[in-house]
Amino acid sequence: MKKNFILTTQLDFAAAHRLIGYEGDCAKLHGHNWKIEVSVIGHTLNDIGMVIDFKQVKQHAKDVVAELDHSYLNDHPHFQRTNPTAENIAHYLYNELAKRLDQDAFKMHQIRVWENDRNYVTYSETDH
Ligand SMILES: Nc1nc2c(c(=O)[nH]1)N=C([C@H](O)[C@H](O)COP(=O)(O)OP(=O)(O)OP(=O)(O)O)CN2
Ligand SMILES: [Zn+2]
Repeated sequence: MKKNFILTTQLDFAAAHRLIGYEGDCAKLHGHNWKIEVSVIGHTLNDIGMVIDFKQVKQHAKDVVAELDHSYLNDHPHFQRTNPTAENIAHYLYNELAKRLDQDAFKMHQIRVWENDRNYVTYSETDH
């Protein structure tokens, strides 16, 4: 039986955006306190019983999110060609974190991006 250990850490950032092509108020400049949940999966534990130190996951997430924090997302190079929806932000953050985190022993599993207390997007990838 394969063991799945899924570790999740949370962090926040503040950023403004406007949704291009949206019919409604979200086409206007507005901001959110975004909440991010980063989940990493591993199948084995190291000699001290961890998949990876939560602190390492958090540090990678902070490094990636630092580029977006207190910014206008539409000005970011990635979001000049991609609408900064919660879906596209989740996809972008997943890819950036996978580049930094994926190793033999663990890899990115899922990201969740909350726009507010009510609305969130969950993004993950499968190869089947
Ligand atoms: N699928 C998506 N739908 C919407 C997105 C998105 O990224 N993906 N984004 C928005 C806007 O960014 C908007 O800011 C959403 O916030 P808000 O209007 O506060 O959303 P609520 O529906 O929770 O607000 P109510 O006050 O309950 O209307 C819109 N849609
Ligand atoms: Zn918004």
